[in-house]
Amino acid sequence: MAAIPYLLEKKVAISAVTRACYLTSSLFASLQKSETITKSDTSPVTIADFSAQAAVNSILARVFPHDSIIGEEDSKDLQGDEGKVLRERVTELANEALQRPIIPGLEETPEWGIGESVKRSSDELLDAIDRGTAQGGSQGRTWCLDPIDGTKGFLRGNQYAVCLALVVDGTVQLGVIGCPNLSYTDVSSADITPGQGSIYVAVRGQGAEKVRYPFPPAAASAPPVKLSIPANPNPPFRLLESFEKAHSNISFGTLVSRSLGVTEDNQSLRMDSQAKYCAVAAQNTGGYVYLRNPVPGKNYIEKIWDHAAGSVIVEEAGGAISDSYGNPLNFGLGRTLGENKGIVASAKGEAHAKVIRAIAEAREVEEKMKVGDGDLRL
Ligand SMILES: Nc1ncnc2c1ncn2[C@@H]1O[C@H](COP(=O)(O)O)[C@@H](OP(=O)(O)O)[C@H]1O
Ligand SMILES: [Mg+2]
Ligand SMILES: [Mg+2]
Ligand SMILES: [Mg+2]
Repeated sequence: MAAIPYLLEKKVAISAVTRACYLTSSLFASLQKSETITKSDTSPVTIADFSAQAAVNSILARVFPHDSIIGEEDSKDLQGDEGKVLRERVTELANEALQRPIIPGLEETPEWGIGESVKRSSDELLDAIDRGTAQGGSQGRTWCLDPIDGTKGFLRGNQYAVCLALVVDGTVQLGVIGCPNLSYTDVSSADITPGQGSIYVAVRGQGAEKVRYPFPPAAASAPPVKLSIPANPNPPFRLLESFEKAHSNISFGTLVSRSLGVTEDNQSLRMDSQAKYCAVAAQNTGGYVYLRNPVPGKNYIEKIWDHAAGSVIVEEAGGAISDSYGNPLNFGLGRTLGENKGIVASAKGEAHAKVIRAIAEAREVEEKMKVGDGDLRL
């Protein structure tokens, strides 16, 4: 019998993401102010982000030593005397995540560098974090990690996600997203449901599925649920946008919503992180659309770790993803989606085409409505 493609990669990715989810979700309540720092681009990073990247990269480096890794974080802020306090905390937390006993139902093995007897030094863990500095490109195998996507959501106690993908020769082949706060049964709200999260998994050509997080005792006997976005030629559209106003353009989203005929009771769902991709994949209406930064002139260049895992999960659930002009996303350019402008993830076919047309219409309306400094009269 032919081997199932990416089976080992899938198991290892689920294990690594699950361990990072246990780390981040249990740390949240005790996180101190001094354990969050501000990066040079003014965005926050916490000891949870560093520890999760250290733990995930340690596992990947052990099982797939020849693969490269693109990870969001680096160890700069953990080096030297200044970084000593945070470094020691990160060492403790990453070791705890790696040392967690074998999780029933996940087919883990101690050969992956996990289990009670593992103990890594600070130097080893900082090296593991810095394995994430690969430049990527259109050739070879590159893991792509966002140890906490939606760090601002994590700090608010809202949605966040641990996101891991495998990109092979520029194509995303595997994606795993852990959403400790996203309801397993209902993705129509960003409200958190403590203790009832979800993990989403997709392998290209093999479909997308979700499992409960944390794993119930009977996990081994509870099969994953396959995801399939309903085909609906005329769905009740609803946009999913960033919770953070600085990460999206709410007034442009309003124009797109109007063009799609969105009604009062179907207003945008504002949610942090790649949990939005999971909601698109798990929706039951066919009308959920993740819309991100489609506005010309806004110069933010998307990072591949913010979209790689989510893209394959949506596609394998039967959806479509493109930039805001309908062009395919290019994950083979390096650490960014430098050629693409904005992102649309939705049901495929006519629904996706309608959104791309609505964005084009919204651009025309915006041009006509522009006043002074670019504000819109809505
Ligand atoms: N000005 C900006 N515009 C768009 N995205 C931004 C941004 N500043 C930061 N981001 C990205 O938005 C991600 C969060 O997405 P969302 O807004 O959907 O929750 C952040 O991921 P991290 O939290 O991993 O840093 C970061 O990469
Ligand atoms: Mg960040
Ligand atoms: Mg991110
Ligand atoms: Mg992040």
